[in-house]
Amino acid sequence: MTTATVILASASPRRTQLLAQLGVPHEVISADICEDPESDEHPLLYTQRLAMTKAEQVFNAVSGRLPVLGADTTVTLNGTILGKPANEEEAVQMLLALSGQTHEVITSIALVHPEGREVCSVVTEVEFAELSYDTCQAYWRTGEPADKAGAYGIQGLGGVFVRQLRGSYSAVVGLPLFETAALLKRYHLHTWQTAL
Ligand SMILES: Cc1cn([C@H]2C[C@H](O)[C@@H](COP(=O)(O)OP(=O)(O)OP(=O)(O)O)O2)c(=O)[nH]c1=O
Repeated sequence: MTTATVILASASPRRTQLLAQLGVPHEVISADICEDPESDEHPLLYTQRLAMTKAEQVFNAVSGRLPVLGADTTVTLNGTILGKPANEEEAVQMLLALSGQTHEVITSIALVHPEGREVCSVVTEVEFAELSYDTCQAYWRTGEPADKAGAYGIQGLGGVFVRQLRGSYSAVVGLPLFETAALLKRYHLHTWQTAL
């Protein structure tokens, strides 16, 4: 078994899958932080603050034993933050708001390392098809939207809502592959390319 070089501060199974796709041997320890935005907080700064707070919390919990990677994904529509829906009503409202519109998905990643800390963000534009009320309600009932920012999963059934995307697909799912590999490389952490 390969020894972990980094800890992923996340409860998201998608993030661990994406990190594994980079060939990064890692441990997973989830952070438990308050995800409420501050009043008038800019969505980009909000995701950066959350990604860094998740990484810092786990880094402190393990007394700096390994570098820690944290991430946060949020959906924004005309500057409004759409987090995870609390219930059916909220999910349907979010999906109807996204219907026929282009929104942004922002994912920030943060690395806390004994030699420094760094955060970076990826913004992806996603254009949705028109959705009817019945479709939104039926989609909520599949169970897919509950744990996802903006009440949809592009990697699942929600993929059929996406007419166009400009940016990073992996960032929408939760961890931008290109930017994460670049960040880890800057700190000489292992990715599959290191082995070449
Ligand atoms: C828009 C979108 C979001 N999401 C997910 C990514 C994130 O897991 C989630 C946003 O919530 P986050 O708070 O970023 O992450 P999380 O709570 O799942 O995990 P943790 O905080 O422990 O790292 O929404 C998708 O899976 N597909 C999508 O298309």
